[in-house]
Amino acid sequence: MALIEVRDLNLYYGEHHALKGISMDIEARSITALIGPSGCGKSTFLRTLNRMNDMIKGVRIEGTVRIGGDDIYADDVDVELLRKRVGMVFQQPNPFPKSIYDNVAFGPRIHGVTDKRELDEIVERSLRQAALWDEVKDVLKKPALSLSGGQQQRLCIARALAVEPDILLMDEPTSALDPISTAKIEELIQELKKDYTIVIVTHNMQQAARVSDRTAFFLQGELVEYGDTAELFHNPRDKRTEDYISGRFG
Ligand SMILES: Nc1ncnc2c1ncn2[C@@H]1O[C@H](COP(=O)(O)OP(=O)(O)OP(=O)(O)O)[C@@H](O)[C@H]1O
Repeated sequence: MALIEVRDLNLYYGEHHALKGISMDIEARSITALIGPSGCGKSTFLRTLNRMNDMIKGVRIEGTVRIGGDDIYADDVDVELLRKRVGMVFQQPNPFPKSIYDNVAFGPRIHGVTDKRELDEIVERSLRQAALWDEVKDVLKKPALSLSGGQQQRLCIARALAVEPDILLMDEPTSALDPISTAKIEELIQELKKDYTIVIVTHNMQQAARVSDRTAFFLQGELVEYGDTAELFHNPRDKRTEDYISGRFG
C-alpha cells in the first residue's frame, strides 16, 4: 500500500477550479517532485497533503487523501497532529527570531517535551540530520537570523524534523538560495530519503531530475503525467510533458 493515496481530488478557490481530479499514490521513503508552469497547482496540491489550504478562505475540497490508510479530511482528524506527521519547509527560509536551539526545540516543546536532556538530544539529532550540526554546535544560543540563507533553510529542515514527521513537504526549498547552498540541500534531501517520504515542488527541472525518484507534471490543475523520473524526462508519454520538459513553454 502506498503511504499517500490521493483519489479524485478537486480543489476550488471560490469559483476557480485549481486542482482537477487528481489521483496519485506516493510510496514511503521516496522522493516525489512536482513540476509544471507557474500557476498549474503544484503548491496547492502540496498543501492538500497537510491541510495547509484549510487556512485559506473560500477553499472547497472534494475527493480523498489517505496517509497510512487514514483519511486526513475526516471530521475527527486532529490537524495539529497531522501537521506533526506531515512537516513542511517553505521557499523562503523562515526561522523564528529566536536562538538556533530554540528554533529546533520549538515543536517538541509545543508537543510537551520539557526535559532539558531530552531536548538537547532532539536538537542535536535534528541538526545532524539536517547536516547543520558541525557548523552550529558551538553557537546554539546565537540568533537563527544570524545564519546564512542556506544555513537558515537547513535549520528550518531541522525544525521540521525535530517532531519526527513521516513526511516532509518542500515548496521550492532552494529557489532563494545560491548554487552551493542548493547543492547542499539537494544532497541532504537524498540523505533524508532513508527515513522520510519527501514531496518537493520545484521550478527547476534539472533539480527534479537530479533528486527525485518519481515526477508528477501538472498543467492547469491537471496531473498530466506521473511516473519514474528518468522515464518521464527521457521518454515522456504525453506530448504536453514533452513540450514542457523540452522548454517549449512554461
Ligand atoms: N489563496 C488563493 N486564493 C485564490 N486563488 C489561488 C490561491 N492560491 C493559488 N491560487 C490560484 O490557484 C492556481 C494554482 O496556484 P498554485 O500556487 O498552486 O500554483 P503553482 O503551480 O504552485 O504556481 P507557482 O509555481 O507560481 O507557485 C493559480 O491559478 C493561482 O492563482
